[in-house]
Amino acid sequence: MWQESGNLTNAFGDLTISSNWQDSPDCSENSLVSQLQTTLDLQQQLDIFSMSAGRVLTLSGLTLKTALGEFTARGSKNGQHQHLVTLTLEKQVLAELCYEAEYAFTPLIQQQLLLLESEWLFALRNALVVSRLQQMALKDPLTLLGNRRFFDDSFAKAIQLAKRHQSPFVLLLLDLDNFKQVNDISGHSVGDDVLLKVADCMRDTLRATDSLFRFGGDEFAVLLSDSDAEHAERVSERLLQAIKQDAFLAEHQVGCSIGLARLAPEQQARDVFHQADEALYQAKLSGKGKVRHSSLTRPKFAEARAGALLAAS
Ligand SMILES: Nc1nc2c(ncn2[C@@H]2O[C@H](COP(=O)(O)OP(=O)(O)OP(=O)(O)O)[C@@H](O)[C@H]2O)c(=O)[nH]1
Repeated sequence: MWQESGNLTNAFGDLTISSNWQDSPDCSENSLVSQLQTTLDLQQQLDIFSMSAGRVLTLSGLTLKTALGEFTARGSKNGQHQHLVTLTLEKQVLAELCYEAEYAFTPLIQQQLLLLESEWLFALRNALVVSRLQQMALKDPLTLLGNRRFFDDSFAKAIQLAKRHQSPFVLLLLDLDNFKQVNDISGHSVGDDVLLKVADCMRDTLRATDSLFRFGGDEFAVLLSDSDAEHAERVSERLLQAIKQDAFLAEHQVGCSIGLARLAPEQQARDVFHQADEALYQAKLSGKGKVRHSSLTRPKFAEARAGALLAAS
């Protein structure tokens, strides 16, 4: 590993690590290099690195910005001074590191940090490769939403959490209406554009905390943690409207149907899924463009409405 050569760039410009650099890092058991090599998790590596950087100066915060997302060291807060570094290895930009402190980053401090950064480069590159592979395995390549595998995992965890905290949970399954005709009339690539547009509409409509997935084909799922059925119904109506009002989707006469199911006590993930699926089927049967609840999910006000209708008839 240490046979390779590395580059760091910072405010001073490029620092080329010398050919005998492989001899210089301290690889003893408790060294920074050894600690970083114990994990391929980016957050954990950042936390380990921030402990070492904290011995150079008292840090207020440390953030790592990568193409895979932003990570913040545990306990970080804003500082009066910032120091931004681009971490580069073999001419490849790996990440940006943003230090925050109450004290100025003097040239001496920057130089000391630079040496520490050099000890992180290879472990960081390995962690980035692994994270990228993990993301690829869990994402739908077209829309970049979570895929079915990621859904199964997240769904099971969300149900466990909801049960543990006795908090409400709703699963929402969405299937596009008349999507097949887009492929048939306008071609597969326009069909792909429609799927991308739907994914955008859903992202724009939902909260950042709502988990959003595409199963493949024209089926999507949303995990609404901490949501009761009434909230889920409002979210579903907003989704219907967002998709209905989009000009591109309207041009291709694409709408959507939605099935909802709430987690009830004693239920397992597969029960909730089957109920949402059944509700979706009912939404399709009732003429598409509709939201349907599983009978167990029906919120109180919908029950009251149904009761009032029955009484009036
Ligand atoms: N463009 C595109 N089409 C896909 C993709 N994956 C699946 N499909 C197509 O999606 C269509 C889904 O079929 P259906 O759900 O039966 O079509 P639909 O017209 O929406 O049917 P209803 O739900 O009854 O309205 C099929 O024609 C698949 O070939 C994809 O990644 N891109």
